[in-house]
Amino acid sequence: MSIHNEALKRSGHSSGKHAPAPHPVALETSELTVAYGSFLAVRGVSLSVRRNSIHSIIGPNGAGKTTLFHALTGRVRPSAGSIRLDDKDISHTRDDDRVRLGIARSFQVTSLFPNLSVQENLRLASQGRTPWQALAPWRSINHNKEAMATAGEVMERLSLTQVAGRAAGELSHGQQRRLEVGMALAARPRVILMDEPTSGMGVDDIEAMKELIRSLAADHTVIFVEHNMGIVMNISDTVTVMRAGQKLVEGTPAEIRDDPEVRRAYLGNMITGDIA
Ligand SMILES: Nc1ncnc2c1ncn2[C@@H]1O[C@H](COP(=O)(O)OP(=O)(O)OP(=O)(O)O)[C@@H](O)[C@H]1O
Repeated sequence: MSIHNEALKRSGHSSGKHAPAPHPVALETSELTVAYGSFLAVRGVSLSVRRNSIHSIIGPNGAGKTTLFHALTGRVRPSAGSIRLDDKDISHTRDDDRVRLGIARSFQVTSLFPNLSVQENLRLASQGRTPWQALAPWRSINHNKEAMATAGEVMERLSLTQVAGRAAGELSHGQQRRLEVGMALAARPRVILMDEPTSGMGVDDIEAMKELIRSLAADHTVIFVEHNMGIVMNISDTVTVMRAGQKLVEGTPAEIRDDPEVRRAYLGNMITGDIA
């Protein structure tokens, strides 16, 4: 079965299901525009991200990928257009409220607390779901217990249980990148956003991250910005290619790889990688 079909199955679109299907689109933007002063970094981008799919955003340097990503997380405000999560308009919802509604982003390594243990990092990330809990964790023993349970589940899922007590700053690069994903998972999102999840990784760590992203799609919608075409072509259900702030093309990895416009945008030399 192709990955495309797997995503349809994961999102409840296979013919054998009887339960009412949830809204098939997890996240949607309509004519989204982001301006830095008079410069439009994102220009009228409309995206439709299917539930439980793996959707990557690629494009040459300066294409607007990071800005689009920041608009989805709430770090920058759109100047026009809209963003909908599960059919709810979140275009002007604050970033921490978006986390509460179910969107979390994978934190950068710099957001980890290097002197705190893996478990403590995850406990704090879990409590950050409601700001008052993060600020006053002593207020509720039950919430603390819940946070510890979440930290335990996340460590198990990310194969970090063995290093639960180790300071985050002492982990290998690959473990730190997994912990970043864990910080997002600890908020129990439905949609998870990742900014270059494999950057700076060696071959073995890339393979582990690839498997992790694949496994996340069983119960999450995954959106990621990535330069590594190998991973993009191998695990994505849908690829959106951006250029000069606009959506150039969107399709399956095979469609993208064979698209002449995309080859031109990349000067013909970057769209490689195995397609699953
Ligand atoms: N804070 C900012 N103020 C002004 N211009 C910005 C700002 N951030 C980004 N830009 C500009 O917006 C455009 C898109 O940048 P963005 O970082 O979103 O692209 P990108 O596709 O993520 O690039 P890269 O792959 O190099 O990270 C670029 O021309 C960039 O110089």
